[in-house]
Amino acid sequence: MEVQTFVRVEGRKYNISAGQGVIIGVLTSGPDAQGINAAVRAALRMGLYMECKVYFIKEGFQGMIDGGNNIVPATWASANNIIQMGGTVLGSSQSNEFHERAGRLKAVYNLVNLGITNLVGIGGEGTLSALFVLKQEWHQHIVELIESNRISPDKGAACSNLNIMGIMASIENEFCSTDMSVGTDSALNRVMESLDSIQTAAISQHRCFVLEVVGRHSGYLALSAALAAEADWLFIPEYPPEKGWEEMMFNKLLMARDSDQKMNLVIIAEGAIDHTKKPISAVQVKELIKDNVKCDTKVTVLGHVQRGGCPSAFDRILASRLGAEAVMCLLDSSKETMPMVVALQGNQIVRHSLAETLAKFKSIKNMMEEFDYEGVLNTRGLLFKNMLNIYCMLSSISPPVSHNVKNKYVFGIICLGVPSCGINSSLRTFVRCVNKSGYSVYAIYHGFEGLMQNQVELLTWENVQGWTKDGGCNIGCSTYLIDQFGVDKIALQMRKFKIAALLLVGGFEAFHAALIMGESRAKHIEFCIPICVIPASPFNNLPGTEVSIGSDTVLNKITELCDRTRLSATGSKNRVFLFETIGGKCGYLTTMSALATAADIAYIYEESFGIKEIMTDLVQVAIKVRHGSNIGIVLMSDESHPSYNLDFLSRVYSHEGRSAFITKKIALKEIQDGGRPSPYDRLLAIKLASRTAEHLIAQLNENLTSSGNTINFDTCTLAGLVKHQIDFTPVQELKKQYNFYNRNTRETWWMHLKSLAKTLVHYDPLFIQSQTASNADTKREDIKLETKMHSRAQ
Ligand SMILES: Nc1ncnc2c1ncn2[C@@H]1O[C@H](COP(=O)(O)OP(=O)(O)O)[C@@H](O)[C@H]1O
Ligand SMILES: O=P(O)(O)OC[C@H]1O[C@](O)(COP(=O)(O)O)[C@@H](O)[C@@H]1O
Repeated sequence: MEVQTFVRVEGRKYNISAGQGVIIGVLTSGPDAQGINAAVRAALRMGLYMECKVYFIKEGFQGMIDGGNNIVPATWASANNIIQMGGTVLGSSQSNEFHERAGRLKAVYNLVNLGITNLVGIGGEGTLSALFVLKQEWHQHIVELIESNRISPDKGAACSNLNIMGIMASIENEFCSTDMSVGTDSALNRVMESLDSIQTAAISQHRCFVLEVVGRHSGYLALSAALAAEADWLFIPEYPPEKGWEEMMFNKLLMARDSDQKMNLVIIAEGAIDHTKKPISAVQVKELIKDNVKCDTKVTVLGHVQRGGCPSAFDRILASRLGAEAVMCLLDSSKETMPMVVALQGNQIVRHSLAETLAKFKSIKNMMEEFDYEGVLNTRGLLFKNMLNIYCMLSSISPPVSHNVKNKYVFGIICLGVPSCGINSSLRTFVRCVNKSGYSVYAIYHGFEGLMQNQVELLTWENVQGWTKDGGCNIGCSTYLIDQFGVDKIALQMRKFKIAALLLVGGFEAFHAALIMGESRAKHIEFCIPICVIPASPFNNLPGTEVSIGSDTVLNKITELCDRTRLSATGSKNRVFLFETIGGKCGYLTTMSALATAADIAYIYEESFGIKEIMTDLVQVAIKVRHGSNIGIVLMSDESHPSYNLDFLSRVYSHEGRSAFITKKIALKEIQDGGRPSPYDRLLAIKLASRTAEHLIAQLNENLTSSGNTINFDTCTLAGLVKHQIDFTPVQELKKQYNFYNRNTRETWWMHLKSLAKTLVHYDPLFIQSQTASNADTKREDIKLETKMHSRAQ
């Protein structure tokens, strides 16, 4: 077997033995958040993989003070079966003693005794502040322990430096140094699930619901929920309503009712205040609405529901990446390294100074004290500010005054490809943003087929009310390619409807149509208009964007189904489940699912494999199952191999692995589609659509001042999330990056996560044996199995 000597994590290369002699303690503190266990698992396993010694510190800082059984060496198996669990397996506590220097001295003594000089701390602002204090005092504590003869000078010298790494976990997303904290996405999922349940009760009785969500310091959760659920009114701490807000709110709710809306929704963050800093409570808002709008009004306080349940796929992936990176950051640390935190920026994991992270948090508190709300919004960042602006604009009941469709120019929207979850959010946002600027929008129903049959209708501000939550595609989409209808005929139809700018929403078919239109401009003046693609594809197989609308929803579905399967297998012995996932020749979904579900193996087209690899994997799964994990999970993209499919894999596993496990195959296929879009997909769709509307309007206006038409290739683009921002890349440029035959991109940003997933399940049998097996007979039995299977494979 080839021995791997290095590993790459987030683009950096490390020797596997880099952790020799390094001792790490992992602790979780403060209120728990979903996803924390995935971070614990990743920190532990990456630490062990790098040959560090890892201790679990239980019950937060109190466990650190109490020592004994609260600080225990952890093995590979200590993280078995925890990735899908909410809460924290390490436990947490409120420790008043840690606020005292004497308490911290006890903690240092316990750590030094075990040689722990590296800490990964997972939690919120309190946890990170506590770690910071510990780092600052560390040297004094060591001196004091030597002077009082509690530790030897040699021990003191060996432990003279403490390295600190923080992982931000907070369901309210209270930090500004990261786009998302661990737990926020899951909490948002819980909020949306609750809203879905409330909605039926609200609609049937025409009620108003005031929903209180977590957010003492940060309104992120409330704002995201308000955008994703089309709330009528929003209260967050960072944006106190101006004087006279009560009247404005009543009017808005009444107008909504007049416009045929069946219910009202008000979302309030628990830390909401008015312009005088007086708290605004959910009950107070309810009473005001009941008395003035005269409708049946109910309050729902979600409370701990938001902290509960299984972590979303997003949180598991984020936490796994952060946990692994935290360990690598510790390995990169020296005496001079300042305490750090790992954070998410766009799709990248970055390292920030802990001191700056805490300083930013405090500066927001100070600005709030001083009524400097502009400063607060600026510090929260562009992402937050943009979301707030979009919410304010989209939530108007009727179009702002500028919309009276005086402008003769009409925008067209067409949806192509499979109906990805989140498309309707993008349509609603686009229609309203374009309407606001005085232009009209035509919906072209059912793709080019609909265009050919004149299925074209105006979509208005009012038409698209309530669309954000809808799955599927409300204007219908089609997988027919543009050239199946004849480009000339499509051009004629575009002329007929006087389309002045075109939005294409969808996957490969949308990208392909934009390319053909762009390339046919010399022949057809109808295509010499601003054209833009919004990527919507569960496969996430388009170039020019790191994520597409729809993939998060499917990822959550796959993750949930794998969780259920794991649960169903707990009562039975030794089962291996083979799942077929969608994705074609793009392995994004399978790779991300593998990381989120801790799958043992994931087969994707981009990583070629044959019978030899299948057999090696099978043996490793068998050994793992035998060593007590009881269950194996194997994922396979539906087009991962030209000849081998799920049936073939299942037959091989059933026969060759029959003495070790029972094989079950599950083709997820259509089960992965449908349903309501996840909050992540809704928000991504809203952000992409609002920027695309701005972009197309600007391009249209630029062209109006010159010739009226455009042949500039910069006006035929794809809107993509790239690194930290939305970029518009000409489709002609993206052509080079795309493999049209396979319908996948030549370069993938996510491929390194395949190795991370593999490292964290680590199927090197000898390594797992040394970490888990206590029974020599079992070892011999497994090795026999391995030899037998290898000889069969040859
Ligand atoms: N300034 C501080 N100094 C020392 N310990 C602290 C400090 N702030 C918080 N802690 C410790 O961190 C723990 C977690 O903090 P807490 O505020 O409850 O949660 P979170 O980490 O989510 O903000 C506290 O119970 C306490 O033990
Ligand atoms: O009752 P608990 O679990 O301590 O949680 C309540 C507190 O935690 C918070 O929700 C913050 O949680 P996070 O640190 O996870 O963001 C506050 O808004 C709230 O007051």
